[in-house]
Amino acid sequence: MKIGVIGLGTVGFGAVEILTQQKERLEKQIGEEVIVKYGCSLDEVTLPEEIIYTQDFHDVINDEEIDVVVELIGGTTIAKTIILEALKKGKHVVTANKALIAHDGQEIFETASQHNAKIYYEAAVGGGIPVVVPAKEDLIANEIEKIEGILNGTTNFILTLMETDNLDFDEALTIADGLGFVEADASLDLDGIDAAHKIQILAMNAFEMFFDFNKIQATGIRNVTKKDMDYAKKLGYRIKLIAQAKKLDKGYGIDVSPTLIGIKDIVANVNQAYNVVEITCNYLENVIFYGKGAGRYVTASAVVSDIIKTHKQDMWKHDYQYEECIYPITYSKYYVRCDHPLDIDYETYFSQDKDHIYITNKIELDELQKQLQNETYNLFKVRG
Ligand SMILES: NC(=O)C1=CN([C@@H]2O[C@H](COP(=O)(O)OP(=O)(O)OC[C@H]3O[C@@H](n4cnc5c(N)ncnc54)[C@H](OP(=O)(O)O)[C@@H]3O)[C@@H](O)[C@H]2O)C=CC1
Ligand SMILES: N[C@@H](CC=O)C(=O)O
Repeated sequence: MKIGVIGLGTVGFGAVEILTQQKERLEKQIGEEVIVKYGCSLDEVTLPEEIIYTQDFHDVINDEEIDVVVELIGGTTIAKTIILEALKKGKHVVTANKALIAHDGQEIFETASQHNAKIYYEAAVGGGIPVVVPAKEDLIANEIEKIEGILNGTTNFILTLMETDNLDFDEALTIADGLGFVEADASLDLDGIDAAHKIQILAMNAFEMFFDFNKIQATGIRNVTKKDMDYAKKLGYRIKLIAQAKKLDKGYGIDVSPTLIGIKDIVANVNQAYNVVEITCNYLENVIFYGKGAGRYVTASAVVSDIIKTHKQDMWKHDYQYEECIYPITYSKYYVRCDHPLDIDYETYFSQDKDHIYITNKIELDELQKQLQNETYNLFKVRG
């Protein structure tokens, strides 16, 4: 497999790194070499020496050896040209470009099918969380009734920081930007447009329909103030930017808007740049997908999986090697209940009645047991 990566920013560079780091394992999976032949961006980037750097995407799409073009520049203009030209040459395409799929998906899928090429875009929704393929394929036995969730990491990150760290909107936005979440045009995030792109893509696959993106109403978070958050909290709610799509008696409801969610609801507790997608369907009822929705390796992980999928549709094989070395996982935090105070490294401690209760810092079990050797105690592992 020979790959050309066009766009070497946050996601593109991450994809090249993962392809380099995981080369051997990926090659074993598909039974052929995985070669990144080109990296393309406007400003020169230092790449492993075997990768050809170019500023001209034509070098990539005109090279007959290239069979997978990875578009990671974003936007709906040059990216569209690259994708359509690559597909017309019969090359498979992988992209994370939700704006383009939401606006021009239909034309792109038709072009792919006319030229017998594949187009994958799992990274376009939910960063690294597998959700597009599950909505399209894994739930195929079901009729999907509703999709609801937090689909924009930047705004969720901002809302979280405003609430928990008492930061104002601009301070939180600056931090998110530094972490590589924010779109080149930040208004896509802040005004709910990015979340609308993503819910449109999910709705398309879940309901097996194309939807005109321009008909989707999106309201962002610019009007959400700290005061609103505090009032919502007093009432037992948290404010989240919610994207939803559901079947109506006639047609479909699809929109994005800031929404109060009961504090005990799972969705209300999805914070930072995490995303969550809740799908309601007739047989499985409710299923929730949760994970990091933005960032370099998070997103590049889905891109690389898609690249491999272009060459390996059927992964359902079990040609594994036998591994004899299996160990218990003993480096952990531990809960310790004891009948008097201990001299151990702990994270949390309280005493009640005659019990002394500790949550230790991470430690090897045998080391902790040594420290407890003269004690009567009860001990459990603590996740985290
Ligand atoms: N960042 C994230 O967390 C996520 C991003 N995405 C999507 O992934 C895509 C890429 O995003 P991201 O990596 O953040 O974007 P960046 O802005 O970080 O990177 C864009 C890259 O494209 C290059 N580029 C721009 N124009 C051209 C051109 N004409 N020819 C060649 N290269 C060009 C830029 O080069 P130069 O820097 O030299 O100008 C840069 O390397 C977008 O569609 C985005 O929506 C999806 C999910 C998450
Ligand atoms: N800007 C987007 C990046 C991922 O899609 C976000 O914040 O979710």
